[in-house]
Amino acid sequence: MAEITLKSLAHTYLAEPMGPEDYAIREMDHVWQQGGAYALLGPSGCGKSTLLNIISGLLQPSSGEVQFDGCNVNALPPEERNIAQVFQFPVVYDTMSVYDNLAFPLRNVKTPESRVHERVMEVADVLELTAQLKRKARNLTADEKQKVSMGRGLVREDVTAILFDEPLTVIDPQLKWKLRRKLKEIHRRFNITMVYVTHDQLEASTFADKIAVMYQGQVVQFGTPRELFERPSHTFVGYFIGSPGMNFLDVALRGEAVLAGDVSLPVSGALRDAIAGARSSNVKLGIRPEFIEVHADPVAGSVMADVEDAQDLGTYRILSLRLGEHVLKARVEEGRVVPRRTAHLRFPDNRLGLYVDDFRVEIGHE
Ligand SMILES: Nc1ncnc2c1ncn2[C@@H]1O[C@H](COP(=O)(O)OP(=O)(O)OP(=O)(O)O)[C@@H](O)[C@H]1O
Repeated sequence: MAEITLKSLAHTYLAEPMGPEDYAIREMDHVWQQGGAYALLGPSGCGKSTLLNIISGLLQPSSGEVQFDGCNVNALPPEERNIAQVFQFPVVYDTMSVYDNLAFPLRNVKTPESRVHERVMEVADVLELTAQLKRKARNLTADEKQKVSMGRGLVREDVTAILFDEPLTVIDPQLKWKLRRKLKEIHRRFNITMVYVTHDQLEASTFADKIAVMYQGQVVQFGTPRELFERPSHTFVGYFIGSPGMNFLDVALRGEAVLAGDVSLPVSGALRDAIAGARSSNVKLGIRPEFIEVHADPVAGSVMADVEDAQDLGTYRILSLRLGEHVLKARVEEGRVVPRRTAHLRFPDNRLGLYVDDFRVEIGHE
């Protein structure tokens, strides 16, 4: 069993850090619960591998603690942490057979050969490697090798968590889908905590029950794929999740009016009050392209925009709409009228998010 707790954890690669921007991991608290299927999602350089290496013990954090089931494991070397790590590139012994590769971690800790056999056969069965057991690892395809890498982690009976660092990078696109499903199956069968690192939102949401979105060394949101989509708690999450990402309008209050540039937006009193209470000039309204209502004629509470472009994507279109100084994206499903030049947009209150200094402020209008 392993619940992994990160307590006031921070890491810098610099000897003399000057400020938060010098930290690959900015101080964070986080819990991965026992048995969860998690993804760690974020762009290149946000700190994903650093975090994984700290959990597995390959790297010592500059400050803070890694705890397994409440016990501080900072002083434990990787081999004593009961954690397996699967990297981008398969780690296999080319000259050994698949069987011996899978058996290696067990033989290493002097497991009786009868038990080794049982475990290797069980894991080979799950990974669909039974037919390859006698082959030399060097003759395998990239995806088969990666399956052997995963198998070497899974075969160990003491493993309570597996960390995957972009494990499908070298896999053909057609096979990625299959391997991801396999990982889910393994997760269900073995009751192991799994943390899957990726920069691909689709990969994250098909694997994980909960996703931690990382940005500039911080976890800016930890939630289900649906929560990340419907209520991004940071502008980065809004922008990074979804295709296209969330629209953001810089807004300011002038008298009673909420202005986006020189366009007055018809918003609820609750939202206007929340904007008035913001203690920053960095105030944005966010709305997903899916939630903007696009009408050909004016409706109550609509604003006028120019249609700049309409991209046909088969079952829907993505419109580019100019609203003063902003260009918004809106998704219009097949069969709905697509205005040619001028559109009338409505932003449903419960779909508008308020962001002050990039963090979402709850308004309570639902
Ligand atoms: N060994 C190192 N020495 C110095 N700086 C490093 C080292 N490893 C990573 N960094 C820096 O730390 C930050 C986080 O890097 P990290 O590799 O953890 O990010 P990542 O999200 O895993 O990116 P990628 O997806 O590209 O691997 C980056 O600014 C990176 O340049």
